[in-house]
Amino acid sequence: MLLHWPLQAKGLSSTEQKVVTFLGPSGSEFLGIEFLASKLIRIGTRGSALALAQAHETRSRLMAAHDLPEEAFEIVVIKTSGDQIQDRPLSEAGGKGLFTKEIEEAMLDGRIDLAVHSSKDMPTVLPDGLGLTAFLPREDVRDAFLSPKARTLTELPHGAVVGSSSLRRQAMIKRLRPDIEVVMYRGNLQTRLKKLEEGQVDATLLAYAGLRRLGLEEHVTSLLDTDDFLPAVGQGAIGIESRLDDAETLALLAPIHDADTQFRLDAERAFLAVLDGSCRTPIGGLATVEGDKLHFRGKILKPDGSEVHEISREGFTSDALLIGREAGLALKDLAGPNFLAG
Ligand SMILES: NCc1[nH]cc(CCC(=O)O)c1CC(=O)O
Repeated sequence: MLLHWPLQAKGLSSTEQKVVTFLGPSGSEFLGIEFLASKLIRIGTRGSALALAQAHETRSRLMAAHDLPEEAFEIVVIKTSGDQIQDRPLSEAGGKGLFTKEIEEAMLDGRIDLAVHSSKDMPTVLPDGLGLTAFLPREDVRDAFLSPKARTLTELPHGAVVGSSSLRRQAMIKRLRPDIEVVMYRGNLQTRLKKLEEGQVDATLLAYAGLRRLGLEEHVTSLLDTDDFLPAVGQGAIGIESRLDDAETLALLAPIHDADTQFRLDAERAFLAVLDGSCRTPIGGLATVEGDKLHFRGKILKPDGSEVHEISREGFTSDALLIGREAGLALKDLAGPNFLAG
């Protein structure tokens, strides 16, 4: 039985818990600890339009799952160092942790209860005491091609200029089209679309998931096939981070968690963790799930696309972490000792 918000708030302390049956996303029932929301649930997020859209989606799912009103939540916008660096690629400025550090500090200080992230931007190692404790059902993982000049990447004129600051996209573009010039391209999604419109570049590649979450899919010219364009690890998956010892928040998140997305992310992040030594290496990795089977594909490239190594592995979803890790080790072997170093 689930109580409703104003009743719950009356006379119940936030530490009171009760075992109840939750209705899962596919109609499955499972036992959990009912979240007795007598305090505000504080959701930490970055302030970009995409980050806010993801925080709002998370809040909506929590409201629906627990029959809570919007007022039960506070969205706490946190500026991260990554948001302040606009002049150079993030891989040079210090990598992925730049988008999470200040948010994680807020969580460890108890200023927020959970944080909503693009899994793609999350480091593989999180601070002690914190974890990615829930994943929303994953969006379309593909990269989108956007251009007023051509329908697809292959149809772009010789010597065209493509804007992208992602090492992976740069290398994959050069692999397919060595004649194309790839230029640095940062800023939020709206800024990038404006630069494209103004003709500063002939085309750009962006995650389809992000464009969809912002309702900007009408700008998409075509979608890239995952065979050529293996997505980044975690692309399209919203991950929720919380304190591992915060049972109340874990119970709150349980009914909005998607198990298949977790399996896929477990494999992909385990793969990345093995190869992560250098964040200067273009890496793609994608796991898919069918029933209790998981299929994983991984790829590393030289930044100029001149060399590529690929791996694929299959197994049971319950072995997701092992499959990803094993694929990473095997790919490292394939590429040889000098590949990741230089
Ligand atoms: N690196 C920025 C970033 N982080 C997550 C997304 C898109 C949303 C997602 O992959 O979940 C984007 C933009 C992009 O790559 O186009």
